[in-house]
Amino acid sequence: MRLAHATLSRKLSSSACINQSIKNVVVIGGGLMGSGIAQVAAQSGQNVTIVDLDRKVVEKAQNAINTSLQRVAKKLFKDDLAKADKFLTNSMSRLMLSTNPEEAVGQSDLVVEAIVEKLRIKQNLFKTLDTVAPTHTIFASNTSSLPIGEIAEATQRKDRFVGLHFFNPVPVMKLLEVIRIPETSDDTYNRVMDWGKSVGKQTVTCKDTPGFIVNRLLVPYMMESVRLLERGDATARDIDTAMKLGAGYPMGPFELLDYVGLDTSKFIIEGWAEKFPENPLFKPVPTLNRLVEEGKLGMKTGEGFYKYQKK
Ligand SMILES: CCCCCCC[C@H](O)CC(=O)SCCNC(=O)CCNC(=O)[C@H](O)C(C)(C)COP(=O)([O-])OP(=O)([O-])OC[C@H]1O[C@@H](n2cnc3c(N)ncnc32)[C@H](O)[C@@H]1OP(=O)([O-])[O-]
Ligand SMILES: NC(=O)c1ccc[n+]([C@@H]2O[C@H](COP(=O)([O-])OP(=O)(O)OC[C@H]3O[C@@H](n4cnc5c(N)ncnc54)[C@H](O)[C@@H]3O)[C@@H](O)[C@H]2O)c1
Repeated sequence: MRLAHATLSRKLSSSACINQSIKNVVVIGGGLMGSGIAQVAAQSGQNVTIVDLDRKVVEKAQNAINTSLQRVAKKLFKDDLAKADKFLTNSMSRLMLSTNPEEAVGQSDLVVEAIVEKLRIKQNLFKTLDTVAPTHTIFASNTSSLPIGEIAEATQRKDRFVGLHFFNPVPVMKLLEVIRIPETSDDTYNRVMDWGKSVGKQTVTCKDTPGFIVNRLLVPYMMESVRLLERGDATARDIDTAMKLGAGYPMGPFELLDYVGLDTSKFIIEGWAEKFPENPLFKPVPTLNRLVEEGKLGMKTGEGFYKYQKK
């Protein structure tokens, strides 16, 4: 166990040593993903501004980051309270909050967008930011399912545009998918690959293809699970148990849908159904639509396929 902690600690300090040109990061969207992305950048020594629509949301993100950092610190510096405290204080001191995206990007080297999964809304955001961000600033979207090329269309900087797809929970999941569009320059690509390593992630590269690598395989599996439930072939609980114990997944598909957010899941499948109506794997499922209509968005609202105790 001690060895595991020492290795993790070494990994974190060596990732912070990667020579990199990205020091000031702006994360737009302070929800599940934005707060995680901001956290890993701040704990890796970068200055981070987290932006959302109102003050309450960014403050909630700040609290979530503080709680998560305490878990990370406990793991990294198990036997050294002073070091754990220092890590927490230093990481939090690098975090700034904002509700004004145009002002926030003024000094940025990298902007990572993690707002709602809607093409028009993401395009509008980037269109505005393109006119105010410094020329050298790289733009990235954390979209789960939208084409990076279509989001980048809204800007004049397609050579400095990439997809950076993180996984939930960001502080724990080790993967970062880096998506290149044909216009992405080698310099941009190399800089974001270095940056990904600097925040402690293992990077993989993928073309701008629907769902990239992970979601192209994961989304049909999750939708098929809901269809299995809708046919009455098994309960959600039994499907989850089966996939955890029979396939070794850390969470069953319904636990994962609740964890990801049913609204985000619905946006993903709706977008693909509209774009690829002939593909039966991408057909929307009525149960998801009903739960979202009822405001049951998963863990974040206290109920989805399952009920959760409010924190
Ligand atoms: C329609 C289809 C929709 C598709 C959607 C796609 C969405 C998207 O685009 C892609 C994704 O993200 S797909 C989603 C991809 N994601 C997945 O597939 C996730 C699958 N699930 C899992 O991997 C595990 O259940 C968890 C890691 C979530 C929790 O693990 P557990 O064992 O059940 O519970 P535990 O014991 O509490 O925690 C274990 C350790 O983790 C640590 N920790 C946890 N949270 C933390 C945080 N926020 N901060 C810091 N640390 C955190 C904790 O300290 C502990 O460390 P220790 O050293 O052991 O003390
Ligand atoms: N939830 C996941 O597991 C997951 C995993 C990987 C990628 N993603 C992707 O990350 C993005 C965010 O997902 P999430 O789960 O964090 O969503 P979320 O609903 O938790 O958070 C989205 C946040 O964006 C804010 N927002 C919306 N429009 C905004 C705007 N114009 N300016 C600033 N803030 C705005 C909202 O107020 C909200 O706080 C989506 O594109 C999603 O597909 C999600």
